[in-house]
Amino acid sequence: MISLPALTIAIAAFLAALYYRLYQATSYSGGLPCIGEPGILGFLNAAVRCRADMKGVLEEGRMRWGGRPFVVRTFSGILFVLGSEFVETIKSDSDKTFDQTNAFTQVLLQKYTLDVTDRTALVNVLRTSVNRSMESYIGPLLEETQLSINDAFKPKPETGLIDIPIVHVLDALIARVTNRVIVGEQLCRSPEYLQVMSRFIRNMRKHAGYLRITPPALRPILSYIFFFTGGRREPLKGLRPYVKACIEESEIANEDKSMVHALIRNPASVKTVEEISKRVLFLNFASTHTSSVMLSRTLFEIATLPRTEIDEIRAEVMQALKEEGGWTKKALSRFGRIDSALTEVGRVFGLAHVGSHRITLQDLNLGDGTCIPRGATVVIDHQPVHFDEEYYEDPDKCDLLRFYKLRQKEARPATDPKHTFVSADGHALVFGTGRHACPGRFFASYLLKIIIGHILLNYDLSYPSGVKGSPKTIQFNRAIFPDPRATLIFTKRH
Ligand code: HEM
Repeated sequence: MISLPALTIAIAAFLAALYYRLYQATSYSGGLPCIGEPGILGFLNAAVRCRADMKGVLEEGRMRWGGRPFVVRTFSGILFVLGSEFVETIKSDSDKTFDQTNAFTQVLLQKYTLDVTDRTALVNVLRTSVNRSMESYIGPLLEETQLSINDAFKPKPETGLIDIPIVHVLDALIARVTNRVIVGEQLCRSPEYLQVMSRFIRNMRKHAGYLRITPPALRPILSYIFFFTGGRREPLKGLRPYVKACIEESEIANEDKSMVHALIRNPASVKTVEEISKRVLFLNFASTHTSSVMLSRTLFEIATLPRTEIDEIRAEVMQALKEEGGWTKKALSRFGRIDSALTEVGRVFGLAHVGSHRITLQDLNLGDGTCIPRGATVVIDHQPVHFDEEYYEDPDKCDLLRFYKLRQKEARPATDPKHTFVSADGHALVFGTGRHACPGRFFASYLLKIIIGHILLNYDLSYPSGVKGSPKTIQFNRAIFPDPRATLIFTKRH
């Protein structure tokens, strides 16, 4: 039993630490304009608004200060919001002005949630071995897609319709399909493995959020609790035996049977069971939710198209498969309409209102007497870039074939990435930009084209009766995603 005086001291210490944390979070006194009133109450109000309505907060900032950088105070600290004129600075930075690695680590509080020691090695594996092995991943990805869809797309007994809340269903489906190439056939079909992994992925951001508002002195205690309650303990336990076997196998084999083998065989990798297992967790975290949000919204949007346009997408897929001898890299690179739909969904919806988190490595002089101090966290506001009237015609319209038509008009060959989903040229920021743009985007692009292509060839999509169009977007903190309760109806084609 804890005695009353000890409890009182503990509560007083917690409140004092919390007050100090809030004071730190509210104490910006630089020259840049700031959303919300000064002081702790002003901070609390602004931080609650950021959590519930980041879109509105950013709109206010843009309207009041005409695109100049401004400050927002969130529960995770102060963010300096930069407009589109800073995209080029971030894109061309060679880690001299901005630090991406630690920005990412801080957002996720990786020290407490998932302490991967050297993320650069993991990123290099994605950029090199994984991209090189893509052709050999396509068959397994397709097979797992077919099997998971057969398992997940079941008619409801009451109605006989395959009426699916796709955000949830596709989350699980993506986890299984990506794990087919991350950890192989056996584990990717293990319900226990998928369950603990999905729980970990869901919790990682949540845990990081709670930890960020917790005073640093108390974080180790909280992270210890999280470790046992939906944190990395369970998925690590499931992974260790597999990773151990792969390490032994990799000493004799000379091919990468899965991404785990690629991680082990990378010369720069630390090859301990623990470290490789943590990298697998990070891969799952980085790939699953991102891909499933993009996939759900793209299917919702495709379902709004007229029948003739959906048939044109199907015809393109069938022609590419026929002329390229089935599901190959070349065939997938000819799915121009699906690629365009994904790119447009990334532009109009995306995953977050702000992105490209960086920490400044030096004072950034803004040329008007103000400066963003060294050590500050900066983010790019996506709206002015994605809805730039000078770059995009009729930017408010979601036109799934926008990029397809642009590429046709400009006669871009299949090898030219301009206006494609994987382009991170600074006009579309869904994957970030510059040298730190998402290293898994090529994999994501093939994966999503396989799943969408397979679904379109085998199912007709429609909305439940009475539902008019694509579901509303939910925003929480900086993230955006389609309403998870929304459903689509899939009708088997014969
Ligand atoms: C459509 C799906 C995806 C989207 C929208 C997405 C988006 C992003 C973004 C915005 C970043 C941060 C870039 C920056 O700091 O500027 C990122 C980082 C990352 N992504 Fe993706 N991603 C997707 C899928 C994937 C997949 C499938 C993988 C792995 C196979 C992956 C692996 C990673 C990794 C490892 C990082 C960290 C990179 C680093 O530390 O520099 N992502 N992703």
